[in-house]
Amino acid sequence: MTADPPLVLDIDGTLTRPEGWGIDPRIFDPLLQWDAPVVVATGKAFPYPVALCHFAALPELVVAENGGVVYTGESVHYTADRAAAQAVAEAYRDAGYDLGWGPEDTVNRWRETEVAVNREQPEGPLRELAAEHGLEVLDTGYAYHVVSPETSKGRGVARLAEHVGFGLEDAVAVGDSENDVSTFGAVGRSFAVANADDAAKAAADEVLETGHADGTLSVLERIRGRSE
Ligand SMILES: O=C(O)COP(=O)(O)O
Ligand SMILES: [Mg+2]
Repeated sequence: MTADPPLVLDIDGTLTRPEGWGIDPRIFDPLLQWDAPVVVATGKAFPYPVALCHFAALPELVVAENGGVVYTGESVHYTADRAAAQAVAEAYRDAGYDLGWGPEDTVNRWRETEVAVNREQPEGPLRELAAEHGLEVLDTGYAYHVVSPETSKGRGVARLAEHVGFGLEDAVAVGDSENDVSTFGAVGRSFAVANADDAAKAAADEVLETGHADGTLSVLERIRGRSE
């Protein structure tokens, strides 16, 4: 008899349909039945993973905004402050660029600790301005994120594990991009889906043959506890 290990899952590129968009509905039942903590660790703004957990009927164990926000289901912990990233966004706009999400910008509207920029916008000036403000740019393949170098998903996952009381060395992570590298370094066993970027593939213990939710589902099947 083996127990299910704690899971740490990225969202975009990892829980998405093989076509690359939308959450793959096949992931909901295995996660609901998972008999160990399931942490959602994402670059998305805080409300998005909370909503995902809510509608998937999972406990809200969330690392949001690339580690800037950690939510245990009871208390919220911030490890970064949006002001510095906001100053970069303003300087970027003053230089004639745009964050690229339209006037209501629901991508950043509820984001509390960093700023995300549409990948169709120029990257070079964003990186220069971020560096001038002591910040970094993470390219997730879905957005450029202006983040504090002190903050990472991996540190957020470690903080959450301490609160919840599971061992990081027992945890298994799946991810697809450079914002998952720190998670891969924090947990006992890590998998990059086939669509992962080079940084994630290099950091993972194993690169999967299948991509997106197909890859993640193959991991769940392999690592889930067995009663026999
Ligand atoms: O918000 C993004 O750019 C990517 O989100 P993810 O970390 O869940 O893949
Ligand atoms: Mg991702």
